[in-house]
Amino acid sequence: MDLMHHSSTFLLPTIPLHHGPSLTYALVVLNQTLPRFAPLLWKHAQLRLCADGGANRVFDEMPLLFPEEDASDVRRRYKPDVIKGDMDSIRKEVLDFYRSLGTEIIDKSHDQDTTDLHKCITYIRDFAPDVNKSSLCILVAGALGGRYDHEMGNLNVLYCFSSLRIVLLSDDSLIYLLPRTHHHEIHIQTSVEGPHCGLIPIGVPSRSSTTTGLRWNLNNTEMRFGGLISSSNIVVGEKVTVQSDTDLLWTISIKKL
Ligand SMILES: Nc1ncnc2c1ncn2[C@@H]1O[C@H](COP(=O)(O)OP(=O)(O)OP(=O)(O)O)[C@@H](O)[C@H]1O
Ligand SMILES: Cc1ncc(C[n+]2csc(CCO)c2C)c(N)n1
Repeated sequence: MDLMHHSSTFLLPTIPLHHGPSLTYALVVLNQTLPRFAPLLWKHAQLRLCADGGANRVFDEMPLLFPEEDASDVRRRYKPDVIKGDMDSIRKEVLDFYRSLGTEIIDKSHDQDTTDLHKCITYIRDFAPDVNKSSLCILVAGALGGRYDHEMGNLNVLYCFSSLRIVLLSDDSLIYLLPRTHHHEIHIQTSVEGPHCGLIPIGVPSRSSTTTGLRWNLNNTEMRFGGLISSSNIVVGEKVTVQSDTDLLWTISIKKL
């Protein structure tokens, strides 16, 4: 089975060369408080989208992260490429501001069956210019915490697009899917993440999961809701390996500065 490498180098100020797969990043900003490292994610991304009310967050909160600068200068510097969603949360002044700067606005108000995040992922999948999908990584800011129905909707997007690399982020942790189709090698960026971590068999039980590099490793172990799930685990080194008969969620804490 093929090996998939993972590394949270997008949390570093500069992405080291030859350190895991070289990836092209896209960023989706959701309608929650911007993580403190939002400007870093923005810098690493080659395509930046706001999901509906996520545009209000960029407009309102990016200037707060640069208190010594003029707010309108900051807003012009952090101009999303695309705003997509059902447009029931974005304020008119924000829409008008970014439209005047040339942001592409995609109004999908007729679609009330998929979330704004889902709509944004569809855009990236279909229109990310000339990017091999296996080297594309979509970072989603503001995906965790807050309203639980939204949080579950955001996790569901990982399963809806399980062939894409998608990382859900908050200030405190990140989550991505480890597809059962691969063995996984996770390179821990110890300066910015860990040691708390989890492996969660959401969706279906796992009959057999095996890991290395954790304080409490799994050894051909069954995991299911109602039985064992691996929460409150700890990474012990710089490399974790995972193999499983089912898709698992990997989550790891993000360090405060
Ligand atoms: N509290 C939250 N927690 C987690 N994700 C959120 C939260 N609020 C919004 N999001 C994410 O941001 C996206 C855009 O948010 P927005 O508020 O514009 O959505 P919405 O469609 O108006 O939601 P709703 O009508 O259900 O309140 C959502 O699709 C969701 O992915
Ligand atoms: C069974 C079912 N449950 C909830 C919704 C509502 N819904 C889901 S996504 C979405 C768009 C949010 O921007 C809305 C309103 C639905 N359509 N079908």
